[in-house]
Amino acid sequence: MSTIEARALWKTYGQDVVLEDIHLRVETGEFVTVVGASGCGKSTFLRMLLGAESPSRGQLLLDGAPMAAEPGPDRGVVFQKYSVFPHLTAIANVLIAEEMEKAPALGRLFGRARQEAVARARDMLGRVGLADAADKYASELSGGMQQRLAIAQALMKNPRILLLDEPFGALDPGIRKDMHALILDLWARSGITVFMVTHDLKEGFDLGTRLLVFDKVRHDPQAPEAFGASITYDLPLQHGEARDAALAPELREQLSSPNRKEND
Ligand SMILES: Nc1ncnc2c1ncn2[C@@H]1O[C@H](COP(=O)(O)OP(=O)(O)OP(=O)(O)O)[C@@H](O)[C@H]1O
Repeated sequence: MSTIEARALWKTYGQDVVLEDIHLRVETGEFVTVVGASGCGKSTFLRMLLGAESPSRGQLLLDGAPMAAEPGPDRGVVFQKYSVFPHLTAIANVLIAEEMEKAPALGRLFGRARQEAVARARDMLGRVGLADAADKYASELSGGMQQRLAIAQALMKNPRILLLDEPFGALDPGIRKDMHALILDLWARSGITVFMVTHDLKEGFDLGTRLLVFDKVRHDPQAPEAFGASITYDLPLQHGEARDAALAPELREQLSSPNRKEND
């Protein structure tokens, strides 16, 4: 079991408090969905889990030890867009992380090491339904296929934690449904811990085993940057069960109001 723990975690940019006093404990294999109004700090939280941002105060722990302060193979990430290299083929996109790690000077593996890596990459492409697209350039793939590729890329290093930042936000509803089935299948088979930011409350309820709502508890209308968001709801969910229908409207209202920026 590995446990991710946030203890009194804060993130500030200058005077701007984005997140304040986050407390959280997540066990291996949980599928944590994260919702909250635009600009409340969901992506910032994910970037801290990735190691791309460091906490301003407090601690972020993995199995009781501080999480590595830079992205590493134990964490895979998929963004809404631009996760894949458009000018590389699908298989090259999946291979690239491994090649850069194992052959940093040349960025290319040779001989048996390459054969093994290619076999694993093909297997991974098969798992995300892209077996027939291995030799296509990423730029030739549809939006849904590119996100499948991004997921394959993120999973290639067998990460313990998968971070998804609005991965399906730009996809059509029908494609999103397919992607939901895919991600649930991959998650169920791998036992990986997933954190997924979404703007879609239904998606959060449908996919998560646990739903976190980020929101500001304190507000100063004269100084909106003075207070940050924290976790205001932490809901355990059961896949396939009726959702907290009574709570949903209240959450919906919360998500559409306090932190929303003028320009959103
Ligand atoms: N590198 C940075 N420097 C300064 N401010 C930043 C930086 N990154 C994020 N912020 C600010 O932190 C706040 C939270 O941003 P973040 O992207 O985490 O919100 P979010 O909840 O993911 O928003 P959205 O739902 O719109 O994607 C915003 O006010 C943003 O301007």
